[in-house]
Order: sequence, then C-alpha cells, then structure tokens
Amino acid sequence: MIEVKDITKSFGRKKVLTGVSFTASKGEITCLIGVNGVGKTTVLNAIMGLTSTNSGEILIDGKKINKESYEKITFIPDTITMLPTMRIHDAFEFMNDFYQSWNEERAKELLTFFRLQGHERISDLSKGNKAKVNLLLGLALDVDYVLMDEPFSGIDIFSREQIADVFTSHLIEDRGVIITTHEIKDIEHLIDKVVLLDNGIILKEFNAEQVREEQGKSIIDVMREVFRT
Ligand SMILES: Nc1ncnc2c1ncn2[C@@H]1O[C@H](COP(=O)(O)OP(=O)(O)OP(=O)(O)O)[C@@H](O)[C@H]1O
Repeated sequence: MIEVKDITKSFGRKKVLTGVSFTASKGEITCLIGVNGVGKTTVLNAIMGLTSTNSGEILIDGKKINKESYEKITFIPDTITMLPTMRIHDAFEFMNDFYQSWNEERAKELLTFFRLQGHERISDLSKGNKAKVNLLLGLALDVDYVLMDEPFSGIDIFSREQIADVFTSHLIEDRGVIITTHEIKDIEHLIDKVVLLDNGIILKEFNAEQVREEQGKSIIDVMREVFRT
C-alpha cells in the first residue's frame, strides 16, 4: 500500500499542498482528481521522491521511500521521455538496458494490444499513439505500483477508449495504480477509489463502488455535491 500521510509542500512562499493524506492499495485504481494547478503532479513527484516535502511522510508497503522502493514503483509522466528519433524497438532496448524490472514479453503483448509496430519512429506517431507508447513503457516494468500523470489528456476519444481498455485487462493485473486527471467522464467506470483535491487540500476521499452501490451516486454526482458546497 502507498500511504501519503499529512504532507505539506511549499515552493518558496507558495503553499501547494496542505496536510494531504490518502492511501492507494494494490489491485485498485486510485484517481486523484482536481482542476489544473491544484497540486496533483506535485503529489506524484513527492511519492516518487522527485520533490521534497516540508512535512509529513510517505510509506510504500510500510517503508519510507528508499532505493529499493524504485523496484516497486514507476512513474509515467504526461509526455514521452524517449528521444523522438528512436523507433519503438530502440526504446525497448533502452528500457531493457536501464531497468532490471523490464519485462520484454509484456512489452510485446502491450505493443499488440495497442496495435503498434516496433519499427515505428516515435516522432512519426500521432499524439494518441505517443501516449500509448508512453504507457506501454511504464506498464512493461514488473513493479507493484504505477503512477500515471494525466494518461488521457489531450487525446481523441478512440485512443482514450483503447487506453481505458488496458486498465480492465490482465496487463494491469493486481497492481496498485494512481492516475491523476482533471476530466473523469470517460474513465469513471474504471476507478475504484477517488481522491478529490482542490488548492492542495483533500476535499474528499471515497470508494467509488461503495458510493455507487450504497448511495446510487456516480463519481460526478459526488463531485458536484463537494464542489458546490
Ligand atoms: N518546481 C516548481 N516551482 C514553483 N512552483 C511550482 C513548481 N512545481 C509546481 N509548482 C506550482 O505548484 C502548483 C501545483 O502544480 P502541479 O503541477 O502539482 O498541479 P497539477 O494539479 O498537476 O496541475 P496540471 O493539471 O496543470 O498538471 C502550481 O501552481 C504550480 O505552478
């Protein structure tokens, strides 16, 4: 489990996160929802140890983030980090050289899943296909937790649907996934847990399935209630 406990972060005099706490479990998709600039990426960076926090702590399977944590967790940013001149199979080679947890078999399976070809050059791909390659490279690592920053942002509905399908496939297996987004509509059905963030503060954390079953409400219904008050 990833436990974010009461973290606070300021950039200079600007307070970006205030007492943020939530948990994300294996086998669940946790979605951090909030409009642009509320601090979603900062939370992911803090979990990855890419940004320091002013207070609070973050535990991964009960331990503070350390070198070994990186064998358990990966971060998929919202833009592809591979050189645009690379072909997809060059990116596979790079990942294989760089990460012990690289799973070539799963990478090939994901390639077929997303209907991509290994010889395609990254710079020649459409925005949606670049997003798929980005996701593929992260998901082909054998790690327990996957953090994704806005995986659906700015791509067309067909690519969004194809990307959404991967979340219900065996390729996610029993991993813990944290997704950030500012638009929930197309992925509402995938999400197990919701964390609503506004101006660096958590307004509400809830189990989407429970709210659906016990109160007959969708995530959007709950968001309307919370943001109206
Ligand atoms: N390195 C930094 N230095 C100064 N301010 C920063 C830095 N990183 C983020 N911020 C500020 O922190 C706030 C939260 O940024 P963050 O990127 O976490 O938001 P976000 O919710 O992910 O936004 P978006 O949906 O646009 O990606 C913003 O006001 C941003 O300008």
